[in-house]
Amino acid sequence: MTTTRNAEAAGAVRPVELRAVTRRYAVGGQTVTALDGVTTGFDAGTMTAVMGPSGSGKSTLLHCAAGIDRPTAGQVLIGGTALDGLDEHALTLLRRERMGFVFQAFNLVSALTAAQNVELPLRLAGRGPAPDEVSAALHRVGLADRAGHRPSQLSGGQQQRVAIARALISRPAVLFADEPTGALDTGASREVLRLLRELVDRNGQTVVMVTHAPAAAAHADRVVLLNDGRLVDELPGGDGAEAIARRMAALEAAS
Ligand SMILES: Nc1ncnc2c1ncn2[C@@H]1O[C@H](COP(=O)(O)OP(=O)(O)OP(=O)(O)O)[C@@H](O)[C@H]1O
Repeated sequence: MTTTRNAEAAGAVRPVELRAVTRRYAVGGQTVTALDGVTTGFDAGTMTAVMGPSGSGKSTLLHCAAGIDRPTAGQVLIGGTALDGLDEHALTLLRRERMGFVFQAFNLVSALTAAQNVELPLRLAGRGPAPDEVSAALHRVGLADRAGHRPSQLSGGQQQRVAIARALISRPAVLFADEPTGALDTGASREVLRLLRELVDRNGQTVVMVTHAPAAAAHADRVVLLNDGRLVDELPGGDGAEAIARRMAALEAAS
């Protein structure tokens, strides 16, 4: 695993690679093609936003890239390891060790404190946290003083930051975020996006984020656009929210 991480750090192996990934679902005798031959990759130490109209395949792409869902055809590689060669147990281990997840609804355990939520992945992996590991993780997301608070005692933005600390505790190669600001107001969204950006810029974290919001996508290095399960366009996040919104509007008008 260390060799893989070193290779990734040197840029030799992309943390995530999709090769002609297709995902079809059979529903009531009909087939829905959610992803249609998507080939792309996400470079180490970059933030990518995945956008597209509703039903264009964004969540399916994220789930296939993260090994939560299996492609019907094509291949996903995480740090050079092809997921289709792994059985469920190996896939679970790889997900646990190499990937972090953040969801729109935070998904914190309500009966546990912030600190207990953050250390949960380590406990599930059968090890306790090293001294200061949890407090360092909470410090990194600006919540060192909220370790003993339960989710109900935290704002939405704070809960999402706890979720980010929890996702990072196992030092994942990739952080996947599915609408991480979808349930937050503008101010809290901005804080969470600034934090994600900081993790990329300071720690070299790789982030892949699905979002509907051009203002969120503008924090990314790269915005990839999906339509009908296909990768149809991409632009730099640096082009700004307005340019991204215009491109999205054109896509929606055409579809
Ligand atoms: N488990 C499933 N079973 C059947 N069809 C599915 C399943 N998951 C997704 N789909 C279909 O695949 C297509 C893509 O869905 P997906 O959720 O990936 O889109 P999305 O771009 O994330 O949409 P939204 O922005 O509305 O969340 C849709 O037509 C959807 O109905």
